[in-house]
Amino acid sequence: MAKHWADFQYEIYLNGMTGAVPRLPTDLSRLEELTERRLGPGPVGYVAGSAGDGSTARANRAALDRRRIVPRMLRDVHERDLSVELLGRQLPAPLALAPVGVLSIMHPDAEPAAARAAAAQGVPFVLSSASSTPMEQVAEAMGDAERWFQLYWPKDVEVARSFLTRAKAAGYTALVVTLDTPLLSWRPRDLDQAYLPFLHGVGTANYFSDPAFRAGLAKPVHEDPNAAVMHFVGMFADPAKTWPDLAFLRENWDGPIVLKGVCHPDDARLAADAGMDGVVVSNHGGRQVAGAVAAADALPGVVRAVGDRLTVLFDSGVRTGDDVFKALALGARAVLVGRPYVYGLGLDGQAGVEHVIRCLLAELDLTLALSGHSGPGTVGPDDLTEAGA
Ligand SMILES: Cc1cc2nc3c(=O)[nH]c(=O)nc-3n(C[C@H](O)[C@H](O)[C@H](O)COP(=O)(O)O)c2cc1C
Ligand SMILES: O=C(O)C(=O)c1ccccc1
Repeated sequence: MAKHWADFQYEIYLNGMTGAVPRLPTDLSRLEELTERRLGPGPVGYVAGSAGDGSTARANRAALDRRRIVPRMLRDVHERDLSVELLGRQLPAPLALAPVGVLSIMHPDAEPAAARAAAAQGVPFVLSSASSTPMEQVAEAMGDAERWFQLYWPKDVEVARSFLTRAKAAGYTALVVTLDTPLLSWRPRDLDQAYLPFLHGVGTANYFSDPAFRAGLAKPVHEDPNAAVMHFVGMFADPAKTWPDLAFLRENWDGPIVLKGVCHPDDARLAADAGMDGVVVSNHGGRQVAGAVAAADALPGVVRAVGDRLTVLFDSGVRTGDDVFKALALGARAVLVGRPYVYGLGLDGQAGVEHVIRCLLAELDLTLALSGHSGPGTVGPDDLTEAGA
């Protein structure tokens, strides 16, 4: 029996009978402001901030807002099923939690709390290479849930090999390789506040616990933490990499590989030619290239180029259930959500992340039903129009 995500809406209605309001708002766009009040401008500036003047983050929102759903009527939507098949697995809904580094700046329970919340809802949690908790410990928190590992492809090949070996041993099945961060971008909000958490060693847990990483240090981490941080900064990514290098990953990872940060159709074709399994159309939530194409505007071109060869996922700007619907209509098989769950974590730990997932999926379920669909499979370009068109 498929789970009816809208049950959450009814739970909240029932709470209404007792006057018990939900602990967090159900309009997730309010979470950023609440988190800033709770945690102060440093951490929230880091999470909310983006590249340059923020134009790409704004474009991400505008491209989703501009597209409008055209609901269809009288289509028997009383039984609904949000599940999708993705990379050879059945998922209960077309949603995953995006990889986000340094989660301990939001909440001491950090990645294990987010992973438990995702597992409780059956949604994959993509663990960042730059997590504040070692991958083995997060894997334990995930229980039987789907484990995906995001790779920042380290410059040092032995560290790269070691990460892949550790991730496989810890039960991660899919590898999400982020291509859009060979360098960190110009981020005025962080620069002006002098708030760069990894310079204080946050987000280095996978590195500092790694034997190959430690072998490259002159002194143990605890004897010279600054040198360890600088070693991390110098090797966490490699701007010299090119497409033929992907052969290394294909040879050293036997599960699905998804390339994250693909916006150009030709790059999507190169990904398919390199034997990859999927791409995430993403501009890193507007955090890398200012003035870049909105992710939702890049999505249809990538779907046209490789939709029949690769699993096309989407992120950057998703805030509501109707945003998820729009991404599906533009051809994504599933979406990743970033900042909203991070605020949920900051405000209420595991429960806050669960709240965000349940709100998004309840709203998606209702949007599907009210637009004439019983599941994600039938949603397509005909369900959208452009504002003013
Ligand atoms: C604070 C923060 C840290 C992030 N860290 C990573 C990371 O470690 N690895 C990665 O691939 N993407 C990272 N991202 C990008 C997200 O995976 C995702 O692409 C983005 O947040 C999606 O946009 P949204 O926040 O608008 O949903 C980070 C994003 C944020 C906001
Ligand atoms: O801030 C980011 O967007 C990001 O991807 C990152 C990179 C290195 C460490 C932590 C997060």
